[in-house]
Amino acid sequence: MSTIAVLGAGKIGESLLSGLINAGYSPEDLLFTERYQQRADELSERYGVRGADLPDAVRRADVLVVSVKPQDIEALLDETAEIVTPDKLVVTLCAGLPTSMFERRFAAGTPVVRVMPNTPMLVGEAMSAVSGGSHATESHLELVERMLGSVGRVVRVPENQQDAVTALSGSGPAYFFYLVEAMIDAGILLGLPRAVAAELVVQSAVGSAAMLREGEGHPVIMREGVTSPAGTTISGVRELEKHGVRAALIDAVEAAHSRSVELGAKHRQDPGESD
Ligand SMILES: NC(=O)C1=CN([C@@H]2O[C@H](COP(=O)(O)OP(=O)(O)OC[C@H]3O[C@@H](n4cnc5c(N)ncnc54)[C@H](O)[C@@H]3O)[C@@H](O)[C@H]2O)C=CC1
Ligand SMILES: O=C(O)[C@@H]1CCC=N1
Repeated sequence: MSTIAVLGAGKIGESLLSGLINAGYSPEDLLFTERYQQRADELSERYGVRGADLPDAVRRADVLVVSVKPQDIEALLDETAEIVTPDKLVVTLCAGLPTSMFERRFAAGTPVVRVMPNTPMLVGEAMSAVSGGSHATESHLELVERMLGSVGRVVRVPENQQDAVTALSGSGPAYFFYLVEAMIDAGILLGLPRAVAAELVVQSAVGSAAMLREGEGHPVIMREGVTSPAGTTISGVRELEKHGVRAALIDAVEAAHSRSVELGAKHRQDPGESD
């Protein structure tokens, strides 16, 4: 079993630690680094995983999972560039950042795999997409796919699709949560107690997700199944269309894509460098 170090144990780093432990990984095989001591103590207590300083984590782990904000990457690279050796596997979860940026900063030949996961990893339901950098072999990719496969589903994509993945499934849970929030508000407006409204909406979301996953049909067919002639649903659908909700969602995902591209832009050697 490889030892995995999560470098930067914030929201997604914690989701990974928690997901791996739930999937049967031993806390002994996991490490994390965290710049805030209070946060580190909290995580050690919650999961029984050891916190370490960066040099120690890099020395002890086989797999280094980089999960700091893109804005904090330079400081992390400054601290690790000299100590990461090509026998380590670097896995980056950072939105926008190309594998080429890590390859330039680490020792020649260091394998890098770029991953875009999402927070449902916390409950074993992540959607992750993986792409290998230029020194990542098939066995590196398989190792990462096994790791992420234990906390959800995994697809392999060319790296130049990662900004689109980031916009769709990386950020996607936020859009579902937003929708749920808005529907609960609608229940409140109609006079339902908050707890009842929440239960109605959340279970409807879970049930719809299960139908989408298990059903053979297209979402349009499933929506038609709810939409009776002269019934209630079509009155609601007409409002969604009037308010341009479909276009708003497309615009939202497109804006998230642009931001992912922008986050990576300054880390490309020249503006034309592709992922
Ligand atoms: N939150 C999400 O849903 C997703 C986030 N990501 C990516 O994961 C990365 C982290 O995002 P979040 O977890 O949301 O951010 P976050 O801010 O919750 O976590 C980052 C953590 O890294 C720590 N940190 C920063 N610099 C450090 C250093 N030099 N050494 C040790 N610890 C350090 C911070 O204290 C913080 O706890 C980002 O690059 C983001 O693009 C990817 C997929 C989904
Ligand atoms: O909002 C963000 O930048 C990160 C990346 C994908 C989800 N959260």
